[in-house]
Amino acid sequence: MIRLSTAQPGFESEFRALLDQARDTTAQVDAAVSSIIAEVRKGGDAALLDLTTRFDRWTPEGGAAGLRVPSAAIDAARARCAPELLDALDLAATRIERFHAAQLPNDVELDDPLGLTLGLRWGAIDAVGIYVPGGKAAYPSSVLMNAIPARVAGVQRIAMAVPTPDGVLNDLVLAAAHRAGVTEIWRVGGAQAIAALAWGTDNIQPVDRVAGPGNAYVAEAKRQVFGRVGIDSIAGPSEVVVLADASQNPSLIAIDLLAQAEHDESAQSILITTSAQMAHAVEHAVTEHLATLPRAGIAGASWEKHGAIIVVRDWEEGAALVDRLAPEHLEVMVADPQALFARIRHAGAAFLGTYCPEALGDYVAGPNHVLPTGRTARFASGLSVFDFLKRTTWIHAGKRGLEAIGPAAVALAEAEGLGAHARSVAMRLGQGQG
Ligand SMILES: NC(=O)c1ccc[n+]([C@@H]2O[C@H](COP(=O)([O-])OP(=O)(O)OC[C@H]3O[C@@H](n4cnc5c(N)ncnc54)[C@H](O)[C@@H]3O)[C@@H](O)[C@H]2O)c1
Ligand SMILES: N[C@H](CO)Cc1c[nH]c[nH+]1
Ligand SMILES: [Zn+2]
Repeated sequence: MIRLSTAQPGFESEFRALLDQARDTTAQVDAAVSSIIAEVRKGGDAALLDLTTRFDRWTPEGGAAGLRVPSAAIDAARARCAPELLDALDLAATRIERFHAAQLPNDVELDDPLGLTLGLRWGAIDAVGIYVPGGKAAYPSSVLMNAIPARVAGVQRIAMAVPTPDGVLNDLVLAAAHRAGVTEIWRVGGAQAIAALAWGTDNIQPVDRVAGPGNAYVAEAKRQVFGRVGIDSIAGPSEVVVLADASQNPSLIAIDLLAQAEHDESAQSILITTSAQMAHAVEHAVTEHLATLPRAGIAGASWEKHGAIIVVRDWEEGAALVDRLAPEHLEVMVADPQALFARIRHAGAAFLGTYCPEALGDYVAGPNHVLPTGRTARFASGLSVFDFLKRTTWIHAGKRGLEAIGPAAVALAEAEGLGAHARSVAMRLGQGQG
């Protein structure tokens, strides 16, 4: 964990080092991922089986067809889930559905005074692959966050990939897939899952877009298959920045920092505070919590390697640092959170006020928890229905419209030296078709 203060000389270079911390991808991860993708492209299902044995330590009986979860297994898994858990899942799903349905955009149709009609039509992507992480923990919540926006957008085929380390399938993951409308489930993880969804194998039909969060290997694989398929954002190892003033409870801040740290040794948790006293108290509270947390090994390693506490002179400085970090999650725990949030432009998702821990958003609030990491919130957004929709624009021109704007098109086409372009308009003008 590093301790910084904007009042200290040398702050800028230490802060830049923090910004450049290579958590999402390294040359080693890049190389491992490109070799895995090449293996899957060449070897298809056989390579998937090999890689699953190597990384997830199990091999399905009956070959690659055994990677697909049969519907009977989904029904049996749901029957084993505790009713209170299914109720919690249903509450989360209903809230996520409502928030994402509210995002559905309208088509555009514009009658132009020159006699043309111009339009923009939204349509769903045919087939999407959703990645649900599962290496160090199972994520039923990520099933809902991925699949519900796809279903709300109208996607017909939702192929889910999830690793099942040591051959263990999580019942609640399957129940969530059923609730969310996933149409097929494949027990593959990591870069090999992303490669299979993008390129296809004998058993797995390729999809048009791959979405979802995962570790550094998954994030890098999405980066590498982009172009072959669409991707959502780079949603890699989790991050949080907490802004807290002196009035807050340090123990709450500490547990919120550790709530991200416990996802992955590569996660990053940063406190920015105007109070040096608060900085000390939070550091102490982190140690206290770590003594009793079940995933203290992962959380402690992440805090040690990537944690930071930064003391700022005022919130103007604090807001500027947040914009440079562009964190996945931002918690604003100050007297007037809305006012401070209004001064910040770059964050994947914001959680405002003492009573709004980030974990509410992870599970049940409604907005998506699949969010851009590694400073990509400067230009990317969290998963939404827009990731599963695409736009087609259309133009309808009649004779009057063609006559009004056609001559300008002819002039511009001639200026570009594109004779067929110019003639295709000029002939219609001359013949008066339309
Ligand atoms: N940004 C978001 O929206 C978001 C949401 C949820 C979770 N997350 C992140 O998802 C991640 C989940 O990570 P996880 O590891 O638990 O599960 P995961 O499913 O992402 O990764 C597991 C897979 O990683 C691959 N792998 C592991 N070690 C490898 C190696 N040395 N070489 C090649 N491949 C290897 C294996 O194929 C394995 O199946 C965490 O980083 C968490 O922070 C992010
Ligand atoms: N915080 C994670 C996104 O970075 C999402 C998640 C799922 N379950 C718990 N948390
Ligand atoms: Zn989380």
